[in-house]
Amino acid sequence: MNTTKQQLIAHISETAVFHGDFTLTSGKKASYYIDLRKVSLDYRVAPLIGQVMVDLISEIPDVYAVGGLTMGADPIAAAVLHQGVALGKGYHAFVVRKEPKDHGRGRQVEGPELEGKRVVVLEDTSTTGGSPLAAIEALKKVGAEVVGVAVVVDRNTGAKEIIEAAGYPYYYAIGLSDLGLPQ
Ligand SMILES: O=P(O)(O)OC[C@H]1O[C@H](OP(=O)(O)OP(=O)(O)O)[C@H](O)[C@@H]1O
Ligand SMILES: O=C(O)c1cc(=O)[nH]c(=O)[nH]1
Repeated sequence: MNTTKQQLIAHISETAVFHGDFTLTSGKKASYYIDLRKVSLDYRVAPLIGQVMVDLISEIPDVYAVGGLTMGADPIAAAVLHQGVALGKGYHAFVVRKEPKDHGRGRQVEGPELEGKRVVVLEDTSTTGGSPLAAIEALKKVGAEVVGVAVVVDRNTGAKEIIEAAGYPYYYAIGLSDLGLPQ
């Protein structure tokens, strides 16, 4: 494992893992919660996230843009946008709203025009995969070609299987064992 990823794992373990009783997006209960926003919005850690995620998706050919369902995915997309440039990759970013905007241009997918473009859906933490699937539905409506889903931390609770069953490659950078959490 490279040093950047080791540093990122250390930051997540130290500041983003909370133990207790939590209700998740899916309504499921959990004994720990990984609050990736604690690190994705930290100026010391965001560049590490960008580097690790650029590394994760760098083998996918001809990716035009990256992004996901607001808001967890937003700082991840921004990190990939900026570190991508630093690493010689030109990824645009987009944001998928949970609902289409009810004024202005009424868009659900904000950013560049994505019709016919190859895009990667990003996620900070994935449990059921429902959030990336919602992003994929919105992206299909604007004619984007989703070529993969890439997640910073996978909770090993079925997201991979659901995304792959829907026909999309699933990539993740960090798993539960990396964080010393029970599988
Ligand atoms: O795999 P899933 O079952 O979809 O769960 C994971 C999602 O939950 C969190 O977002 P949340 O729904 O709390 O919304 P937020 O990003 O607006 O805070 C997280 O950022 C993921 O998007
Ligand atoms: O499933 C979720 O809602 C969820 C789990 C988790 O660990 N972190 C998070 O931000 N969301």
